[in-house]
Amino acid sequence: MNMPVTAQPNLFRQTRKVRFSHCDPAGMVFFPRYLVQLNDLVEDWFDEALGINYAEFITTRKFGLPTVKLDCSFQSPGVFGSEIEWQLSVERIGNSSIGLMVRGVDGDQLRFELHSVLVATSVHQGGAMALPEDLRAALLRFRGTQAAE
Ligand SMILES: CC(C)(COP(=O)(O)OP(=O)(O)OC[C@H]1O[C@@H](n2cnc3c(N)ncnc32)[C@H](O)[C@@H]1OP(=O)(O)O)[C@@H](O)C(=O)NCCC(=O)NCCSC(=O)c1cc(O)c2ccccc2c1O
Repeated sequence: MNMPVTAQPNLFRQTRKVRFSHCDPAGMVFFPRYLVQLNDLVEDWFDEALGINYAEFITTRKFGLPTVKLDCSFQSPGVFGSEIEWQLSVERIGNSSIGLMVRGVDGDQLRFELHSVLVATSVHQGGAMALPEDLRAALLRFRGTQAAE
């Protein structure tokens, strides 16, 4: 049975206004602006929900977190002045990779659904690194499936 999105504890949510600077001349979100915001969302999720300072993770602990896969579907246009709730959950936790699903919802309308895979890497050596234990434990709280449409 699908749980309503509002009842799901394993979602990180953030509501963001669609700004003029996000839009094309028709007043609709230009899709690369969603991708920049996706990265911002991941940073905020680390800081605010996972309890891991993202900047320290990169600069002090020397992990990289590049995206190796990104699959995007855009169901309806994001409109200048509207608000979109970003809902993030973890689809898969690998040895070094993290599979994410992110939905953008405006009221009862789905704007987009993104699936991405991030890989923990060593900034020094460049290759994949096992996810550190504190990150792995924190990720477990967000693992789960979101309600299917
Ligand atoms: C990231 C790589 C160095 C990994 O290559 P490597 O050979 O070391 O590792 P594996 O191939 O074994 O993969 C490890 C792990 O990931 C899974 N995986 C790899 N590729 C895919 C894929 N395409 N789809 C799905 N899954 C994939 C694989 O199955 C393994 O899974 P586990 O279950 O074992 O965990 C190398 O792939 C690479 O360098 N890729 C290029 C990355 C890139 O240039 N991306 C473009 C954008 S860069 C970016 O987004 C970025 C964002 C940040 O926020 C950063 C922050 C800090 C530093 C850098 C950042 C950054 O570059």
